Amino acid sequence: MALLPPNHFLALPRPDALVGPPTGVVDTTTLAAHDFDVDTRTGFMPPDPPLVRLLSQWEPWEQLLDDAQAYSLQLGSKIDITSEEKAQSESWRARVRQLPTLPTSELRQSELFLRRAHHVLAWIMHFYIHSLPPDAEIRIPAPITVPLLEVCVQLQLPPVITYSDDVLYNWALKVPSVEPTPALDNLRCLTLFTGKRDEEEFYLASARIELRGVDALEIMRATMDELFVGDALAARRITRYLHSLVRVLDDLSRLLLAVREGCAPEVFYHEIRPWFNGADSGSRKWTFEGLDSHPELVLPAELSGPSAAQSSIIHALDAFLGVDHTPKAFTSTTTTTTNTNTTTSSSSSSSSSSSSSPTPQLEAATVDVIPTEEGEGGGTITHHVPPKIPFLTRMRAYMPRHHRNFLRHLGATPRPLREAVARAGDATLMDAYNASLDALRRFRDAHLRVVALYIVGPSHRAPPTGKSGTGTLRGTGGTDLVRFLKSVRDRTAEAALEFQPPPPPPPPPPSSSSEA
Ligand code: HEM
Repeated sequence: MALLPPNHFLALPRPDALVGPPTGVVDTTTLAAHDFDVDTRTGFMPPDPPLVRLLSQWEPWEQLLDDAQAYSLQLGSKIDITSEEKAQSESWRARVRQLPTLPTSELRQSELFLRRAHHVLAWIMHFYIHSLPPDAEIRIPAPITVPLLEVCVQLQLPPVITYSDDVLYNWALKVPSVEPTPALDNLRCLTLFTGKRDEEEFYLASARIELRGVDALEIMRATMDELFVGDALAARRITRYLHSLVRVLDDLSRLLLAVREGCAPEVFYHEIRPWFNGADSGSRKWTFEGLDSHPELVLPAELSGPSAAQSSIIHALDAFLGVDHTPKAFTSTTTTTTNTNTTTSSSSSSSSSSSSSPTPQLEAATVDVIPTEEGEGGGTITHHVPPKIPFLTRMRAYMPRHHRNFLRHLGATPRPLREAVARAGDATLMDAYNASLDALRRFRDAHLRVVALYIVGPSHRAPPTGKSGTGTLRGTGGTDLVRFLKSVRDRTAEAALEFQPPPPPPPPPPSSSSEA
């Protein structure tokens, strides 16, 4: 740093979040935006607790979110919903429709404002949609869609709740602390659909995994430094780091299974999970009103609900260990989206994520845009078939853009660990590498147990709805759940390397004296 000229962007102090960077200066608001916004103490979580409220000009949004929680809005699909509960949510939704469409340009002063705005608006949108009666048309009012999509353009995120909204930027400290890293038991959530501890513990299980995962990020960094050196001492150090990684990964499995202590499976399945559904999880299309007058605001091809499959730490572990999740073959399907006055189309079959897109268009999604019907009055997402992009790649479009870039950078390293281990011919190093992979496989086994407990079990016990299709259980992101999760687990195990002993030394040349 001492060698950097004083006006180099890496030498600039962190801009004041409330003032923003001066015109023409690189935005380093996120402390390390230039460095993928990955913090050495908190990893993909921000180093400071997220903003809890926007400035007064956006107070009407904050107030509506407060009220949705204070009134305990209920799922519109709740079986025993009372008429009071229906009336309560209808009057709240009427207030959403009557909101003025607030300007968003001043939110651009700060990444922190934009994040909070995405959090508040996306949360209001899910409250709005999922509190509707189950047979009502889903038309999201313009005072939500227009500012939300404007914020999405800035953040390069889709207009839906993401893992960053419900985990990364949804926490505060229970008790103030000066520790550089929040203690795992000192976290609480800012926003909840149900107000229940079960829901809070569900998000906090992921938050704790992110924080414990910081040590894994440090191991990755140190290993990559040693791969650059590449000598015998480096191999010994990497061996040691990989054994440490096993301990971190086993802690992640423990933290994952600890979700059972605070979150009851039936509560999760019936009361919490339905709030997460994206446009691709239901049979009703989502219409975004008010886009007729905003042709610049483009809807993505599909909108999946939040999932920890959007957690960058797990993607980073795969990239670091060289686990390849590209399906051996995947079928060709089509997604359809419409957007008033918009005729954009993009396609890609690449499994790697694309660069930062200036629009909220999902990266690498295959989109067929059809003209909006006359009088439709908004963009419509009618996505019911999975697009041809692998699920885990699709999930990257839902991550904060700096983290997405970090994963691309990690995946493009010129010195991949797995290849270095395969080449080294060092049995001890290979054992350590395989042990790390096995620990990641154990994490995925633990995850399968959690999914069996929280989704498969309750779905079997649930009363039939009468509208079941094939009977295939689908994930939040529309995946064929168990088959998909098992295949991801198996691909992790398949990355293991087999030690090939070096060929035996050539036999000594025959001695002439033996020829008698
Ligand atoms: C009660 C707790 C949990 C449940 C019920 C659950 C459920 C699911 C489901 C349904 C999927 C399928 C993908 C989708 O459609 O969304 C999934 C994928 C995934 N989940 Fe979870 N999850 C839980 C906790 C966690 C936690 C705490 C993490 C780690 C931060 C995590 C990480 C992942 C990952 C990385 C995937 C993608 C598949 C993989 O890479 O193995 N999950 N989860």
